[in-house]
Amino acid sequence: MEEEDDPFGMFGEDDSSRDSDMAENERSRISRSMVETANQKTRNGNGILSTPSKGVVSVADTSSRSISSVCEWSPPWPKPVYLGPMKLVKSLPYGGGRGYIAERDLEPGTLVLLEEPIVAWPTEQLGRKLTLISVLHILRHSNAQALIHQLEHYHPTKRAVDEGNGDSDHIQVANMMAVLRQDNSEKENEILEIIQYASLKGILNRDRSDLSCTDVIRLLLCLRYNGLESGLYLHVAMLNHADQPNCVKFLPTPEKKYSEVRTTRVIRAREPLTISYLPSIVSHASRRFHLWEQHRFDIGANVSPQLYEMELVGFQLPLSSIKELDDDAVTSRIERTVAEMVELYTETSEQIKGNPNNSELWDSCKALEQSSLQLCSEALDQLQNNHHLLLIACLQLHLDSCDLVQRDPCLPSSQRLSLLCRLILTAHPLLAVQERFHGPDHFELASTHLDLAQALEEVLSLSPKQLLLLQLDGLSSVGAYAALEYKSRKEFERIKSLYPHDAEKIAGHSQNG
Ligand SMILES: C[S@@+](CC[C@H](N)C(=O)[O-])C[C@H]1O[C@@H](n2cnc3c(N)ncnc32)[C@H](O)[C@@H]1O
Repeated sequence: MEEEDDPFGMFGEDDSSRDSDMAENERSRISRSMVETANQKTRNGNGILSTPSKGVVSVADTSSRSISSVCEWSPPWPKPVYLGPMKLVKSLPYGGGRGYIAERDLEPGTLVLLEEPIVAWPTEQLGRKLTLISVLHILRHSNAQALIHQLEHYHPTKRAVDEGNGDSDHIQVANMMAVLRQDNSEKENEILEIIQYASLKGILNRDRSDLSCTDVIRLLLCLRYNGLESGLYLHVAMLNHADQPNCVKFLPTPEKKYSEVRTTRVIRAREPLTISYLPSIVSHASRRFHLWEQHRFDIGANVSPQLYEMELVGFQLPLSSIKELDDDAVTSRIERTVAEMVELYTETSEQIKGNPNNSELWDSCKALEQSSLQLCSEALDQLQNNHHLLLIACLQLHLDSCDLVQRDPCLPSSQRLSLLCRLILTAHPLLAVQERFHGPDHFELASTHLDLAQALEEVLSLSPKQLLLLQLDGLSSVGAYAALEYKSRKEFERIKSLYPHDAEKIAGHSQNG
């Protein structure tokens, strides 16, 4: 549900002409075996798809339409570090009605929220599932009493739990409470200890009653619906999910204790502001299953017209269900392979940071680059759709691997040149799918534009004729590639200027004033 900060991290390293010591054979052996593993994973299964089931209605139409009736809601919470041009309403057609809408037309990159978590999770909690221990973290907080009162307004509110006896409005809450009760049925002692701890600290509900077992389970449910990786937020937790969100949330950093939310598209006045609750771009079937699992809302069997073409496998929309995810579906296999390879990429790039002269590590990077390239072509083959949104993940992985390999100080210049050509062949289609999915102003396009421009610049200066062999989209002259380089660099600069690093300044102003 959260994004990394610093979207404009960039690199630049000198070329080096020293030949690598590693025998070519060994490199291609590693590469072949990684490629084979990637292929196996995407190939298995018959890939037979069926049409969506009829009669399932989407409950979450989060398409970017301005809402007509606005009923404002003022939460009884302290103001965040900065609250931009948006307001809370309780008249949305989804998400229990509550959420933020734009107060006026907003440009992409507009800062809308700076907020410190009300509870920042301790290190041992980071990256872990939020459990009963997390409830205890809240109770241990120096401001625990106020927090418990504030959390009563979270989804689901205390009232929704206490009075919701399964009526149609609260059936989802009642079901989820039953699931959590069942999941924690063997943890009665832990729950009792939490209740005793609260009582010892004199922590009461707003109606001055002692916390009960139901309250502990409700708090757990609040965490499940509202808790983020880095902590608990009041205002951020009011942002609803959209499959193609118009905002992004950046994680706090050691220097910057608050989380930052910015728009990523042009947003019209009264349009709901949304983020994605999922950590990466996945297929409709995965989104539907995971959003139901975690948040108990169903995005339905249908896909928005904007996303429809990006979800087709061949000419069909794959089946989806809230109950299960088909592990053998083409999309699931590609998602699994990407996830495993991204993990490998992250590990390898971390190791390289500590051992920049280790030639074996560089060889693993080269193998990863080859296997991710192979994954792109396998995915394209299997998805039979060169606009499919999963190509974003595959192409991005290949681009990142190229970026990594480029940093090898011993990369021979001939290898560097072919690497740059492969990078260009990946960055170009990646920009097309990214733009289709995110719109033209999303910060993620900026780094792709920069990668493309830098690679084109280098090949133009080293061996411009190489570019003519690429046969990119009808680009038939060196001049045309030079024009593409110029356009990409300009786009990088344009998008970068939309996202200024001004949060600290704005935070300073709003705290002083
Ligand atoms: C972090 S809260 C968002 C704020 C919520 N609207 C509220 O009033 O507290 C997350 C919950 O909002 C609801 N929600 C968010 N986005 C939704 C969407 N697109 N469709 C349906 N429900 C949504 C789900 O119940 C989810 O568990």
